[in-house]
Amino acid sequence: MNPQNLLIRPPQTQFCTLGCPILDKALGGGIPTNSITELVSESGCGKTQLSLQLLFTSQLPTTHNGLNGSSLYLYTEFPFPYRRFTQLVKSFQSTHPILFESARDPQDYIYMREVHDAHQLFDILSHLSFCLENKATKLDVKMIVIDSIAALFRSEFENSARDLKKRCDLFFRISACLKGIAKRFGVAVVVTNQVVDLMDDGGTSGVRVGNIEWLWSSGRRVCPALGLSWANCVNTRLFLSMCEVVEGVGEGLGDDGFVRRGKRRELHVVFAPHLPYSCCDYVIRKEGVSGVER
Ligand SMILES: Nc1ncnc2c1ncn2[C@@H]1O[C@H](COP(=O)(O)OP(=O)(O)OP(=O)(O)O)[C@@H](O)[C@H]1O
Repeated sequence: MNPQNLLIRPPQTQFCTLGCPILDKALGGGIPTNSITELVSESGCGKTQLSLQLLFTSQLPTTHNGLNGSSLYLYTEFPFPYRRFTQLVKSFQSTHPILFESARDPQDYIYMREVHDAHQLFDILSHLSFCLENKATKLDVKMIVIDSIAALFRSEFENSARDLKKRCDLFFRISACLKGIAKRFGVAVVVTNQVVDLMDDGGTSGVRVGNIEWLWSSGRRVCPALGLSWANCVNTRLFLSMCEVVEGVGEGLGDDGFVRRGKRRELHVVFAPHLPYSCCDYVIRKEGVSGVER
């Protein structure tokens, strides 16, 4: 690669639909291939639901904005959510009946593997690279999801300078391996990450990274787990937030009636090489995650 052929080569980034035109529009077409997209949020915002959804939408033909390939789901938190997964299988089959005329089962095109620590993840990715290269294995993976990356690093490393350096070294090795696979094989990589509460403005956790000055969720100021070095390992960061809202006031329970509360969920583009800041409301149903017009 040199500056000349950078100009000559047309950009070949494909986008994988999220299965909802509103979400796709907010993300400039969907999840990009050839790079790492991070979904970051507090627990319960729908990272897993959205990740599972992508395992199916990536199987769609490119005419339906999919990647026409298989997907790999590496999960680090147990147990695997089978009930939600089977709900999504049914929903995906019913919304794409033409694709399943030949009794094609979308589950046959999803590979799953549990991962217990960061070293194991690195070994799996190294082996995957070999399998994708080897035509005999016929492993046509176009979407890799790691749910969640933070869980791998939570307990293994201490807060000492030595361990932080080791941790940082692993971040860069894992992300280099993922980016290598993404670019070589035109794969979209999605990793989920958790947030931690932000207690003060000092230190690297308070450093603004991306479009949004402060990330808020459930009334708390939060920041993505794994710090600044991990922030440099991903290409795109999407933040899912939620807050409680009053949806209406019903009758009963005294003079004021009772307050009906619900959750407002938002997806924000924190940073992305191809996108400005954008924000979109979404809901989670058993059929999956979908955007809602404001
Ligand atoms: N079948 C469903 N119908 C409606 N809502 C659902 C359904 N499944 C999940 N949800 C909603 O999604 C939320 C959990 O989503 P999910 O587990 O994907 O979040 P998460 O961000 O991955 O959380 P964690 O970090 O704990 O894994 C639940 O709180 C619930 O509100």
